[in-house]
Amino acid sequence: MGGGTPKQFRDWGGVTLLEATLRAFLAPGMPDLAGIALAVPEDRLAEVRAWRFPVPHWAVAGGATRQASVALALAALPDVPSAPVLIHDAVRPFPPALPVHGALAALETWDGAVLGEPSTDTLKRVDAQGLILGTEPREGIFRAQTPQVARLGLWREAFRWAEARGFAATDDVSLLEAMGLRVKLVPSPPTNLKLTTPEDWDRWHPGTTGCGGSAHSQGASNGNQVV
Ligand SMILES: C[C@](O)(CO)[C@H](O)COP(=O)(O)O
Repeated sequence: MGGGTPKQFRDWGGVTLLEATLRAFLAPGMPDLAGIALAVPEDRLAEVRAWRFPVPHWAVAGGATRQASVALALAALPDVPSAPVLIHDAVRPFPPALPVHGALAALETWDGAVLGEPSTDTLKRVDAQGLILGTEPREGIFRAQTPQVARLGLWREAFRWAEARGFAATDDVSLLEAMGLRVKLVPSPPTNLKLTTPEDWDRWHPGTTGCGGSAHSQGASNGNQVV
């Protein structure tokens, strides 16, 4: 997104994007949250701690990586090992209610769950020069989204497990997968997008006429992480 204010602290319809994402999780139809832990840049801690939500929130300074930030946020939560915890990207402001409920329900059967959208593109594997090495079958291929869900005790064990082995991943359920646990993929719409580039921002900002407004008003949700 270039320099300047980190994107999760830029204006998103009158509040920061991070607050907008949190409000989307607190909207009617979403699961009841008991509390929220936020990993944010250290110089934003005071501001974030002053925010008011209908549920308690705890803000911690993030770490050097996504994985370190999530581990720090998990450590800030009250110690209830059986509590389901949703780990979410601050820059996915359109979390879809039904898949989120589905992911929580999946914990009755599986160790973890993750929202994801089926890949509709043909997938090419390339070498360092960009030359195609092969075409991957797209059947059964999903693009992982957030939230990613497991019980607090298991999340903490997985992050300790990964740290002890130097195992690094780009999402959270990868840790559960690496431990040999069973993670359910819950289909989710592409509107649960991650605002990554300036083009994403321009297209989906609430002030934008067109598709952006539509996904926003349907309530359909990095830098920092929310758990
Ligand atoms: C967790 C995630 O959103 C799944 O697609 C993604 O891996 C986050 O990547 P980022 O580089 O931390 O934004």
